[in-house]
Parts: sequence; C-alpha cells; structure tokens
Amino acid sequence: MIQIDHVSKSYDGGKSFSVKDLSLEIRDGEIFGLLGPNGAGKSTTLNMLAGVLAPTKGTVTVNGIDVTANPIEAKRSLCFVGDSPDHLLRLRGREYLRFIADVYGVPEDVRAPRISKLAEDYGMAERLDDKISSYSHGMRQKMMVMGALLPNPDVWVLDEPMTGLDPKAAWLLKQSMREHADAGKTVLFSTHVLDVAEKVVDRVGIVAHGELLFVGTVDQMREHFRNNGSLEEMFLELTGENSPLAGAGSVAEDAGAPVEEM
Ligand SMILES: Nc1ncnc2c1ncn2[C@@H]1O[C@H](COP(=O)(O)OP(=O)(O)OP(=O)(O)O)[C@@H](O)[C@H]1O
Repeated sequence: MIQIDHVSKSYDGGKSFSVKDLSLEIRDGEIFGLLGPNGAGKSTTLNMLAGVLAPTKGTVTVNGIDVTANPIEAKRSLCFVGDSPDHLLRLRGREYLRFIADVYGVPEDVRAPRISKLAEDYGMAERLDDKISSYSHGMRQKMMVMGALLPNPDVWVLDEPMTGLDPKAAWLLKQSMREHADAGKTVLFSTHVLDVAEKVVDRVGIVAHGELLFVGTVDQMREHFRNNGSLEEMFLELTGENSPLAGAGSVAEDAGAPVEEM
C-alpha cells in the first residue's frame, strides 16, 4: 500500500509548486494509473514515492514505512522504473541486473533463473552481455523494466513504463502488473497514453498543474461526467484549458465511497 499525505514539491524554494497538497491512497491488490499531460507533476510525484526526491511538505509511506524517515527500508519494499534509463549506460545488461539483485539481496540460486526468464520473455537473452549504451531506446526501457521486476518487491512504482516497448513487451508487462495486483500487491504507474490506462487500471487519478483532479474507476469517471465517450475525451475535458476543474479544486473519492465533488 502507498499512502501519500498532503504532499507538495517545490523546485524553487517555495516560489512555485510542481505538486500541490496531494493526498492519495493506493491500495493493496490494485493497479492505479496516474494520468496527466506533460508537466502535470507525475514524475515528480513518483520520484517522491520512490525516495529519489524529498517532498517539500507532507509524507509518503510505503507499506507503512515513511520514505523520508526510513529510506533504505522503504526502498527495499518497492521497485522503481524512472523516466530515464541514462544512468545505466556504462554497464552491461547482465551487470545491471546482478547489481539490482545485490542491492535487494536476491539469493544467488533465485537470481540466475529469474534473470534468464526475464531475458527470454523480453527478447533480451542475446544482448545481455552487451553494454547498455549499445542498446536501442526500447531495449534500454526493457532493461529498466527487467531490473524493476527482478527483485519482485510488494510495491511497483513505474513511471511511463510502456514508453518505447514493442507490443509483445508491453503486453508482458501489463500481464505481470495484473498478476502482481491479483496477488494482493500494489502497482502504481504513470502514463499519458490513455488507451493503456483504460485497459489496465483498477482506478485512475488525473493530475494537472500539480493537482489531483479526479480519483476513481474509469466507470465512475464515465458516470460522473455523464459521457460515454472515450477516456481521451474525458481526459481532455478534465485537463483542458477550458475545464472548470483545471487548477481549481478537485474531484476525488473517499475510500470506497461514490465519487463526489470536493
Ligand atoms: N528538476 C527540476 N527542476 C525544476 N523544475 C522541474 C524539475 N523537474 C520537473 N520540474 C517541473 O515540475 C513540473 C512537473 O514536472 P514533471 O516532470 O513532474 O511532470 P510530468 O507529469 O511527469 O510530465 P511528462 O509527462 O512530460 O513527463 C513541470 O513544470 C516541470 O517543469
């Protein structure tokens, strides 16, 4: 479970906020999609959950562990796909995966078969001993995904994980996300590809201008806006310049309660 409690982030000492007073609970057993246009604050939020960025205000807990107060313990219970694979470039694929296995303490007898299976599944077996700098963009993304799935912690935090993946890899990842959530674990991912979200999520949160505008199921969102069109239309309606919601107030649900205006 992930608990985000009144979290804000400023990059300029408090003059402006990229994430504003965001509160959200991602439950065990669900896939939660964080949706929003470019610059909405998705990566900033996910980086704070993963302990890469410190919140300016508020607290984040992962499985009850405060990410700021107990960063090592919190990080052991989650994996993270960040928005750039550039930090991996100097390593070979296998070296990176072994490094991740070491960090998470994956036992020797478990890591080898897991690495082989992931490499086989994602079509990377032939390239594991090449430098990541020689990989295509999609292959680098696959390596980040494989590195995240290898230790298989309870909480998955994935920033735009499908970006650059070929259809088979994207399908595999979605399957893994579903299986993980069905096993009672937690999956949070961000995207601005609406089709992806619509097919995969149990609940969605929509952010724009650093604010959470809506939380609920896709059906609740449809119902709320009395619009049977695509998620894309609703998304544009929610986040567009003319939206009555953009930058002013929010629509969110209480845990388990019907969607309601706040
Ligand atoms: N390191 C940084 N320094 C200053 N401002 C930043 C920094 N990183 C992000 N921002 C600003 O914070 C806001 C939110 O950015 P963020 O990357 O979180 O958005 P996003 O929703 O992930 O966007 P995208 O879909 O384009 O990846 C933007 O206005 C961005 O310019």
